This record gives sequence, C-alpha cells and structure tokens, in this order.
Amino acid sequence: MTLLTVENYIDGAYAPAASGGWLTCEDPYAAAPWGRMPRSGPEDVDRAVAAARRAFTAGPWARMTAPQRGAQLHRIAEAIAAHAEELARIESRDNGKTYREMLGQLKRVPEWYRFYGGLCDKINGAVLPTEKPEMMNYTRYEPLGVIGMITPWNSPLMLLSWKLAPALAAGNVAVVKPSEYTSASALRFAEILTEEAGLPAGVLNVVTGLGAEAGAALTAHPDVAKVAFTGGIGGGRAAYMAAAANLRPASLELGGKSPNIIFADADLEQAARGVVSGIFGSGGQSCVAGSRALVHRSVHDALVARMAELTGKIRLGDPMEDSTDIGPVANRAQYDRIMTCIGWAKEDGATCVTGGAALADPKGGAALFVAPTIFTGVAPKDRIAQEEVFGPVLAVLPFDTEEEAIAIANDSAFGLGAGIWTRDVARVHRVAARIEAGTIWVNSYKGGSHISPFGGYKQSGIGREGGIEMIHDYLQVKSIWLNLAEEAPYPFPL
Ligand SMILES: NC(=O)C1=CN([C@@H]2O[C@H](COP(=O)(O)OP(=O)(O)OC[C@H]3O[C@@H](n4cnc5c(N)ncnc54)[C@H](OP(=O)(O)O)[C@@H]3O)[C@@H](O)[C@H]2O)C=CC1
Ligand SMILES: CCCCCC/C=C/C(=O)O
Repeated sequence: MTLLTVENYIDGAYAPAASGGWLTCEDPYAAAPWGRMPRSGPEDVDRAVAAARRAFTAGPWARMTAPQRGAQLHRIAEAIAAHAEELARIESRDNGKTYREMLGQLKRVPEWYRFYGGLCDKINGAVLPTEKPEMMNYTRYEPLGVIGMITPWNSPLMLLSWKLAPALAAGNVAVVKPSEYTSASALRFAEILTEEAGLPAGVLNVVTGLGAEAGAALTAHPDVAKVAFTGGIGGGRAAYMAAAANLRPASLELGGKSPNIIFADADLEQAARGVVSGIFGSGGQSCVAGSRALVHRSVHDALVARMAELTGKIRLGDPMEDSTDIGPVANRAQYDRIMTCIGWAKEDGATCVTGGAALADPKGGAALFVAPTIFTGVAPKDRIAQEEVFGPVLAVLPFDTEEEAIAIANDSAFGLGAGIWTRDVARVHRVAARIEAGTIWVNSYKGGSHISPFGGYKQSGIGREGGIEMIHDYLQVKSIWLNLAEEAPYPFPL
C-alpha cells in the first residue's frame, strides 16, 4: 500500500522536518498506517515561529485594519464550511470517532470565526478621566504576538478553532503543534485558510511531531508570547511550566471526571438517556464525558437497569457508517489506558453491570474496540471514581442526601462539567452554585456555544474559551500619556 506524505505548513508552504525524520499516521479502524508526517524538532519550530513573527511585524497581516481582519475571519468561516466534509473525513480516519460527530463539529466551527470576526472592530480602548487635567491618558488594546497552540486528538479542529478564532481576531499569529495522532487535518486546514481564504502566509503555521519534542520546543520558545493548550494533565503541566520559565501566560483546557447527579424526583427516562449519551457518546473520548453517575439510592436500581438496557443498544463499528454510534478506540495507548482502568475497578471490588471487556473488531480486523461499560458499587475514593479514563466507562455511586451528593461530586481533583437531574427548581440553584465545575447542565448534558465561556475549575484547567470577554486573553493593554501643557513637567511628577 502506498503511504501518503504530509508535511509541515510553514510560511504558506509545505516543508519536511529539518532532520528528515518521519512519524507514521495511523487509521484506527483499518488498524493500518495510511501515511507519514514530519517528526519535527526545535529547528522546525524555530522556522515556524520566525515565519509567524515576520507575519506579525511586517506585511499584509500587520497592516490589516480591524474591519479588514473581521472580513478575513468571515472568509475563513466560508472556506471551512465549504470543506467541512473533507476535513471531517480526515479527522474520522485519524481518531476513529464517527464521521457524523466530526462533521457535526466542523459544521459549527465556522461560527467561531464569524463570532470573533464580528468582534474585531469592537475592541477599543478609552480616554480615561484621570486627575491630571494637563494630561490626556488613553488605552490601546494590542495583540500579544505569536501564540503557541497545542491541541489533542479527540476534537482536533474544533479545539484548535476555539483558540485560533479569538487569537486571529485580536491580531495575533499562530504556530500549532497538533496531536501526533491527528495532525493531517490541521495541515490541510492551514492550507485551506491560507490558499483559499487568503490568510497571509506565516499567520498560521503547523508543525507536526511528538509532544515531548516539537510540543516542548514550541512551549519553551522565547518568541512565543502565549501558550494555549488542550490535552491531559501531564502535557498541560509541562506546557504551563515551559511558558512560566519564559514568564509567558498560558491557558490550559484539561481533563475531567464529570458527575451527573440524579435526584429521586428526576425524570428517570430523560436522566438515563442523558447519562448514557453523556458518557458513551464519542466512546467516552471527551473531556466532559460524564464518567460518574451519582444516583439517589431510592432510584439507583431502576436507573441502572434502564441505563444498562440503553447501553446494550449502542452500535460499535465503522466510523464512516451513519448507523455507527461508536468507532474504535483512537489509538493503542488509549486502549491500554482504558483496559487498565477497567482492571482497577474490578480489583477494587466494583460490580460490572455491562461491558467490562474488549470487543472483537466486527469486520474481523485488528481495530481496538471496548464495550461500553457500567460499574456499580463504586466508592468515592476508588480509582475508577477519581481517575480520568477517557473511554467508555461509567462509574455509578449511590447517595442519600443532597449534601452527600455535592460532597461526592466535589471529591475530585477535576472540575470541568457536571449534570444535575431534578424537577426541583430551588435545588437546581442550590446545587449548581456549590458544584466546583466550569459548566453545569441541568436536565441535559454537554451542550455548548461559542457565545458561552468553557473551561475548568481545579485541575481541569486555567482560563476559559468562548464568549466575548475571552478575546482579552489574546490582547494586552497599553496606557498612553500625552502632555497637553505647553511645558513638560519638571521634575517629573508621580
Ligand atoms: N478541557 C478541554 O477542553 C479538553 C480537554 N481534553 C483532554 O485532553 C486529553 C486527551 O488528549 P490527548 O491528546 O491524549 O492529551 P495529551 O496531553 O497527551 O496531548 C495533548 C497535546 O499535548 C501535546 N503534548 C504532550 N506532551 C507535551 C509536552 N511535554 N509539551 C508540549 N506538548 C505536549 C501532545 O502531543 P502528542 O500528541 O504528540 O503527544 C498533544 O498535541 C484528555 O485528558 C482530555 O480530557 C480534551 C479535549 C478538550
Ligand atoms: C461545551 C461543550 C462541551 C464540549 C467540550 C469540548 C469537548 C470536546 C470533545 O468532546 O471532544
């Protein structure tokens, strides 16, 4: 089989790694390589950052007015919409998630560029009424410069766009290091944005490679003005520390162990469906996967029975087929992680209600599938209740009182999302206020919008993505003092 070659996208052109090294691109459903991409290192990152700096300081991007930049972002939105199917196919081939899911994401990605494009000409400073009548003081909001973006494999272009759209709207430039498992879509994306949507060369650069090599070089680069990272805690901590060493800011969108809390008065059918889709949608490979179900003891058995029934109907198979709910696990490392976590639950004495094992590839191949799994009899401190699995594994924990439910929900290092299922309006507000998580869904799970901030409490992250205010994370303010008096003050006043 002929392997395709994809290359880094730097300064508006494709380029191999300076070292000449390559990594293999795998298709998890075919369980076979389909191509190769550069194994980049510090030299490639240097080239990309230098190209981005040039685009930032000189040339058409640096000269663009705010309304022109807004129009540019709208052109980007149109180009992505025109290529949504193509990009979704590339993503599904690389991460094994269903084409339906990836296409759904890509159809919404243009909204981020339209929304932030609309903000370009609404970023204004102010003339400030200081106590000095002889001075005019005004502020300007300016871009930071080169943003180093590190992205994961589960929703590659969506999570890239959550960073890129506001960064570009603010006038920044970007160097992206996508996940080693899903680099191809980012490369094609950069080409589309540059060659079809007219983004000036050097504004968006993509360097492929390993996190510990290309990723580490990018986050530690002295000319990177900010690091924007989405991924796991290990990579996030490394990226944060590298940025800190250069005294640069970083935003981190990390993992979760998000609880769905089902009270006795909830609509149990709705709750069962919400919990099952909240954990098993995307095969659990979602940062907001509702991987813990905290269930009032009085409805525990009935809810578990209904969830097991719904889980039994989930169809695993070819991610390109419309009838498939869950594709294969994205990669071998992730599969090993899921199987380890299932092993922990069994060792710690949890009861496996359904699943709990690998499944054979339905086409007889070597693709890695894991059965959607529900464990009951889980204690709050058990490893399966504390550790992020990032796979199709639900831990069910009973509770007796509202106070206890809140305590269990908050007994986690993470704080990304939470679901509350109840018909009691006062309880909704009481519980939502006390849960330590960045997003709370009530009688639903996992909706979101570019208009609303998203991010984590505690070890689920630092900073937010989405919403108007967030554009300020990609800006810095300058204060300018203009002497209106005929003589300059002397000696210089405070
Ligand atoms: N909060 C949120 O919004 C979201 C969070 N996530 C979280 O992401 C994780 C899954 O994604 P996954 O890709 O496995 O996460 P990883 O942390 O393994 O990888 C994320 C990115 O970081 C890179 N990376 C790894 N180590 C370093 C390093 N030392 N320096 C710089 N970059 C590095 C990776 O490169 P490489 O791939 O080459 O190793 C990859 O590009 C889960 O924990 C999930 O919860 C996912 C989606 C959204
Ligand atoms: C606010 C909507 C939740 C989505 C958060 C990002 C997750 C990506 C994924 O599920 O792959």
